[in-house]
Amino acid sequence: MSTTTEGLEDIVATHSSICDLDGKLGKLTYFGVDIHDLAHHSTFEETAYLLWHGKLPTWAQLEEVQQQLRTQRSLPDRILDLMRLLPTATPPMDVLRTTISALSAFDPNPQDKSRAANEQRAIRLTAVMPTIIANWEALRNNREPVAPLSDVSHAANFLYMLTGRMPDEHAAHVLDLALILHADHELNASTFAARVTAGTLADMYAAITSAISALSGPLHGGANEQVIRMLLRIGEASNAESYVSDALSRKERIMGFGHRVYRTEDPRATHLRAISQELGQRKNDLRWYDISRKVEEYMKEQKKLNANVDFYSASVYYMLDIPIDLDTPIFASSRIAGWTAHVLEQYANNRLIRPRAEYVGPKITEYVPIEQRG
Ligand SMILES: CC(=O)SCCNC(=O)CCNC(=O)[C@H](O)C(C)(C)COP(=O)(O)OP(=O)(O)OC[C@H]1O[C@@H](n2cnc3c(N)ncnc32)[C@H](O)[C@@H]1OP(=O)(O)O
Ligand SMILES: O=C([O-])CC(=O)C(=O)O
Repeated sequence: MSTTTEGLEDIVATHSSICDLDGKLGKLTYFGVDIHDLAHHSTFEETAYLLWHGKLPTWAQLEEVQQQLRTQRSLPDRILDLMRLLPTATPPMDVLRTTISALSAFDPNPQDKSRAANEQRAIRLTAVMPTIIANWEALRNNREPVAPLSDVSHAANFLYMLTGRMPDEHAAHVLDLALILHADHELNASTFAARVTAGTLADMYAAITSAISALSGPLHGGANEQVIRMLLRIGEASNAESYVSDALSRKERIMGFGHRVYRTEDPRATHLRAISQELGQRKNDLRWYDISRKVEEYMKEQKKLNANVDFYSASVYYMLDIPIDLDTPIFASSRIAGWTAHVLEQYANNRLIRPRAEYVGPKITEYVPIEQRG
C-alpha cells in the first residue's frame, strides 16, 4: 500500500470546480471569481448563487434567489417546539446540528433526489440557518423568538432577528461581508465531511449535519469563539506579548493562527483585519483590534504563523455585539452555501469516498477463550 500522510495533508481527494485555493500565493477564487472582488462588490445572496450555479447571476436570477431565500426564512412550528425542549445551556452549534437534522422530517418531497429538488433544499437550509440561531438566542434567554422579515437582506434580517431592532446599514454590510468571506473554502474538514456523507448517497440533511459537526471543533470553525475568549483574557494590548509567550511555552496553540494550506496571508484575514479596525474606529474603542494586532505581530515573529479567517472575525463579531458562542454558528450560516454546493457537485458525479488505512496493529493473534486469559 502507498505511504500514509497523517491528516491527508496535500492529498488531492477529488475534482472540484467550486473553489480554487493557492496556499503559496494566498489566492482564493469561487468559480474563478476572486474573493477580493466578491468582498468589494458582491452580497452573500449573490455569492451563494455563484456557488450553487457556477456563474454570477443576471439581475433576474439574483432577484429570484433573493426572493426564494426571503420567503423561506420561517421554521416549522414543530421545529420551534423541539428547540423549546432543549436545556437552555445547550451549545448553539449543538442546537444547529439537531434542528438541521430534524428538518429532514419536514422536507416537502423526501423521495425527490433530483438536482432541482436538492437546489431547493440548499436554498431552504441557507434561508433558515439565521432563524435557528436567532431563535435559539431568544429562547435560551426566555424571550419569544423574533419572526423573520421578508423584505430585507439575509444579513440585515439576521441581525434584526438577533436583537429585535433593525441594524444600521454599516452593521448589516459588515455581517454581509463576513458571510461572503466564509462561504466556501475547498476541501476543508467540514466540507470533506459533507462530501463523504453525500458520497454514500445519504440525503442533504445528513450531509449538512455531518458538516456542522465537523465545523464545531476548535481546530476548525470553533476557533473563532476561542479567539475572542483569548482576547478578553488578554484584556489590554500591553499584555498580549506575555500572554502569548506564556501560552507558547506551555506548548498551547494560539487559536486563529496557522492553516493547513496557506503559507502566506489568508486573503480573508486581510478584509477581516480591516473591518475589525474600522469597527473599532467607529466605536471609538480600538482595544480588540489593538490586542489582535499585537498577538498577530508576535505570532509572526516567534512562530512565523499567519492569522487565519477565524482570528479577526472574532473581534468583528464581538464589536457587532454578537454573543460569543454564536460565532461558530454564524460561520456555519455562511458555509452552508459552500457545503450545499459541494454536496450538489458530489451527487452530480458521485463515487463512494472510501480511503484505506495502513494497518499498524498486532500481527495475527490466536483467539484465546475468555476463561484462559490472564
Ligand atoms: C476555518 C478554519 O478551520 S481555519 C483554522 C482554525 N483553527 C485554528 O485557528 C486552531 C489553531 N491552529 C491549529 O491548530 C493549526 O494551525 C491547524 C489545525 C489550523 C492546522 O494544523 P496542521 O496543518 O496540522 O499543522 P500542525 O498542527 O502540523 O502544525 C505545524 C507546526 O506549527 C505549530 N502550530 C500550528 N498552529 C499553531 C498555533 N495556532 N499555535 C501554535 N503553534 C501552532 C504546531 O505546533 C507545529 O509545530 P511543531 O512542528 O513545532 O510541532
Ligand atoms: O480550509 C481549511 O482547512 C480551513 C478554512 O480555512 C476554512 O474552512 O475556511
